[in-house]
Amino acid sequence: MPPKERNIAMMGYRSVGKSSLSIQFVEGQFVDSYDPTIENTFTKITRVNSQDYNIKLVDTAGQDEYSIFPVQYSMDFHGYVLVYSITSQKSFEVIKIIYEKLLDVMGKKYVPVVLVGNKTDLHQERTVSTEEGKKLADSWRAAFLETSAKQNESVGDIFHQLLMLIENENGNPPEKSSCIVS
Ligand SMILES: Nc1nc2c(ncn2[C@@H]2O[C@H](COP(=O)(O)OP(=O)(O)OP(=O)(O)O)[C@@H](O)[C@H]2O)c(=O)[nH]1
Repeated sequence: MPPKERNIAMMGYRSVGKSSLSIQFVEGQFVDSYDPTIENTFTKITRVNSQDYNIKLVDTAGQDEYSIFPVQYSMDFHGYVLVYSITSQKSFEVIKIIYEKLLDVMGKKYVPVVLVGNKTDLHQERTVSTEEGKKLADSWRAAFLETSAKQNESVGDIFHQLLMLIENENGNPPEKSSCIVS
């Protein structure tokens, strides 16, 4: 089967780890320095259930509650990774606003989304509970994961789950067996 092209955008408040998750997924490394992103595009080929996907991953600039949703991210994207930090209640509030704006701009009631609570390695600084994250994702019919870009925990799963949600949206429920992400 020919590879499928999938365009994915990473969105969320500043400093939640969007770039770190992208770099961990694409390059398999964690960079500890903080360099605010304007916009970065990564590409990666990944295989899930014997299907190759050419992923174009767009790492967007951090947004806050006042940002106007950048309209360029509402077109030609198949799915979204919405990231907050489990150490920042503010980032959790902002992700709700970003999600509302996303649906509004797209004029849709449903968009394939994985909600990600990042920085689980900083568990002593946690201010957003797993239950809160899960509840929010359920209300969106989104997938939910807690991750650590630093420890490479559940990072590949983000993209695996999003690719499956996109397949479902396209009317192709995937086979449950042989789930391999590389
Ligand atoms: N401990 C820990 N630190 C992390 C993790 N992910 C990111 N960081 C750190 O958090 C800071 C911000 O990470 P970035 O990946 O640049 O965050 P971003 O969301 O892309 O930030 P903007 O470009 O401002 O939107 C950096 O210092 C990272 O090293 C994580 O899982 N654990």
